[in-house]
Amino acid sequence: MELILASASPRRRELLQQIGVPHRCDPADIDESRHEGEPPEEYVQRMAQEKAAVVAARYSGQSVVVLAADTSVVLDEDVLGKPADHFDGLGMLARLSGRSHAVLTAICLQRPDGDSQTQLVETQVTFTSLSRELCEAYLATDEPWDKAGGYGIQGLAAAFVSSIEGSYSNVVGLPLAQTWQMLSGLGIASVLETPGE
Ligand SMILES: Cc1cn([C@H]2C[C@H](O)[C@@H](COP(=O)(O)OP(=O)(O)OP(=O)(O)O)O2)c(=O)[nH]c1=O
Repeated sequence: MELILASASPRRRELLQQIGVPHRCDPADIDESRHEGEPPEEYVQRMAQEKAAVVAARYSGQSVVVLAADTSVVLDEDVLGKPADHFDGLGMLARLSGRSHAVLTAICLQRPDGDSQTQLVETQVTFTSLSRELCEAYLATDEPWDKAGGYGIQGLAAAFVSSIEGSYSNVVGLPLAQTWQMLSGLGIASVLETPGE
């Protein structure tokens, strides 16, 4: 059974490669707006499910599994997505400075015949205090723009992270232990195992 990664994120591709799971990429393009009053946990799960469903519909009748994910930074019940512009990015970094926030990633596995399963994984990340100058310097790099919360823990922003509780790969966009467990349950093999064993 072939695995389709419904993602345009280079991080998700690299993370899946890291654990030796063969896959093909077929990105989903969906409306990512949040419903009025929608709790962050429900929002990220709905996003992952919608990405998976859109791509699964392209493979009707085929023996594939579609994997989709959505990552959001959550602070005071607000969802911080990708910064829209410099001002937005500056506001996000100022809010994250000196505090802990949650990074939520939902993963969804969908078969074209309709079966699907979703899992939500949470990681707590604590930032050191960031000066205005530091935020400006970071925003002058190309790192913040395609990332939830306007930072990348795998890049320069690692310097801002004083502690993390939970899965690191979850922050980068795909919680690997949980993903691997779900894939194994469906018989999708990595280089670490052979189907049927
Ligand atoms: C917090 C954080 C997020 N991110 C990234 C992971 C996700 O790619 C992105 C959140 O946006 P998503 O909407 O989850 O994903 P995406 O638009 O990049 O890709 P696709 O929907 O096609 O799968 O932020 C990091 O790379 N590092 C970090 O430290």
